[in-house]
Amino acid sequence: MTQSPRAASISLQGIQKRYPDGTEAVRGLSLDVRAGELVVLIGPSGCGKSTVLRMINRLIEPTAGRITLGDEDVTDVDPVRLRRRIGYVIQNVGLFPHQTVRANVATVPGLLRWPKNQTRARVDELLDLVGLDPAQFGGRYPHELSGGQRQRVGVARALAADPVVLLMDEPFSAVDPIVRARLQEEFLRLQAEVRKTIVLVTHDLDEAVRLGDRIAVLSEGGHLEQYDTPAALLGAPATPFVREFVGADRGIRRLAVTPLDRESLEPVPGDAAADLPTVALDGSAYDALAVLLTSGRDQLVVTDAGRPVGALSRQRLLDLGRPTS
Ligand SMILES: Nc1ncnc2c1ncn2[C@@H]1O[C@H](COP(=O)(O)OP(=O)(O)OP(=O)(O)O)[C@@H](O)[C@H]1O
Repeated sequence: MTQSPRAASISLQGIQKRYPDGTEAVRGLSLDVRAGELVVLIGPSGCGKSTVLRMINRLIEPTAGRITLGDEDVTDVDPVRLRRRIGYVIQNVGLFPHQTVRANVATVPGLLRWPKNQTRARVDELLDLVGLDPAQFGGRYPHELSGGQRQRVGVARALAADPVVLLMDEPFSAVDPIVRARLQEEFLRLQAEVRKTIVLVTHDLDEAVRLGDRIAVLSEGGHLEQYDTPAALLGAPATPFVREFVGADRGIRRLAVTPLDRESLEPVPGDAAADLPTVALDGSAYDALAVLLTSGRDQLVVTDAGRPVGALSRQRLLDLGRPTS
């Protein structure tokens, strides 16, 4: 996968935010996000997630600390210009109701005075990319779309001017769980293509685990409890706060992010193999458990391109999900 040169790293260094009424929303957070990485901020309500996100595009000015995008200190950049380089997607999308889908997606290219034909081509490309046929949807108004379609338009609009960073605040929480799961899946495919640096805020641990390259768990005051990959977070919570936050079912969640690598497999049992249920090697330990539960068997065969490459017993699978601390 090639990394887009149009993605910038983000570095937060000791950022603080005290609101005028004295509320200390963020007391000193340092966090680095690599270019092209998708980082999820998660934590209880009021811990400062949205405040952190909005400090990155300077919708909120930090009281102290430094934020850099690539080599550039964001406080040195005019905030309006800065926001044109940073896509921002929020829960209820905020599409302009009296503008068509095309006009909505073209907002930032319009501000940047791109030539009309370049904008038009870019808008159609983006609508395609988010799974909306430009011919069918381009001329519609937001109220003529479903919630999931509006969300896709919001993502297309945020990506329109090829931003170096995408900030997303609860982007999928306004739609029902089924649409949400589909949007998440599509979004991962989209990210594999565009490889933007993304900071996404959510309340939903499953969403964090599914989407995040790394997850930052915050507690009150924007205190960073742990910053790790989903598997490491679920496997070894660093603090009692994180342990409680990820919950007793973290073993099950961990299975979903545990690949079936060849080293963890057992030998294929000679004669019995033909009889056993199978799961593909590119699935997760969670998929394997689902196959075992559905089939009622104690063992399954793992296949690669249809060929058996190993086996997994129920016990072995349970061991894969067992946290290490
Ligand atoms: N404009 C403001 N003035 C004063 N306090 C504020 C302001 N905006 C947010 N806060 C407070 O700052 C803290 C952090 O708020 P923030 O919205 O960043 O949290 P959050 O983690 O995003 O919450 P949620 O998950 O509920 O959206 C909260 O205590 C909130 O009440």
